[in-house]
Amino acid sequence: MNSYDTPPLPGLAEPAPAGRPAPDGGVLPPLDWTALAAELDAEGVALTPPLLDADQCARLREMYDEPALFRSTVTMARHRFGEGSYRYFAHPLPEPVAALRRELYPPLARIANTWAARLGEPEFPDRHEDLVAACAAAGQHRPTPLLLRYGPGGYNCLHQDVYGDLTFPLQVAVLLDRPDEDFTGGESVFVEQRPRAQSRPLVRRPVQGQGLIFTVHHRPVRSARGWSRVQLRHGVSAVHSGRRHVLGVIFHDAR
Ligand SMILES: O=C(O)CCC(=O)C(=O)O
Ligand SMILES: [Fe+2]
Repeated sequence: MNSYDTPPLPGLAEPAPAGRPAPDGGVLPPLDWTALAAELDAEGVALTPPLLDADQCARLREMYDEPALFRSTVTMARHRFGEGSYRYFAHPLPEPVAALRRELYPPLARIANTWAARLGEPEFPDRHEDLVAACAAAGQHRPTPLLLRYGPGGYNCLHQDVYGDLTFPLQVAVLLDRPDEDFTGGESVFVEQRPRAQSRPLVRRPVQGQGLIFTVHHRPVRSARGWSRVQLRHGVSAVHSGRRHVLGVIFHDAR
């Protein structure tokens, strides 16, 4: 247990408007990781500026109907996970999915390692390819990025995306449709469970292309005796009309 603070991340200070190309040939606009880390520490959930433009969102939505891109499809009602369906991408991950996973990972690993130090947990590698290798060594070989589709009445029960022993503690969901235009309802819902306290609900309403970064399983929160683990589950409230698509970027692979 210690009292590390999240270190500032040089060169990532200025948020960019949507759609501006990344300066280094990547897909990501520069993000204010100091502010995002503070928000994640405080809430367990943080919204980024738009990561993808409308054309990129439209292209990703179309991919849902290209079965060759996916390794499996889940009809949520069959498992009582909710109402709607999702598809896990197969290797090789298409762009911009692969780039998002690769580029979002290093700054998220800085945050994850601050959390790991606070909780006395093992640290994560700096580069995503090394996390993928560690997953493979733990028997987790299958890619986890996914596309979700919900129609009217669609919803997603509260859950945690744990796919084996190796769990990277942060994930990102990118909304691909325009709320109140392409669909209504369908809010992003989170429930935080603190030790010996009643559960705290959080609701976020991203706009198209925004990334919602959130805790996969638990995060450290200060307590009287140092740091304690606070659990988070996520889900989606009912879609009332239209269709809602999301790109889910989970960084650990699955068994
Ligand atoms: O549809 C959503 O917003 C939630 C998606 C989800 O469960 C995930 O990305 O892991
Ligand atoms: Fe999920």
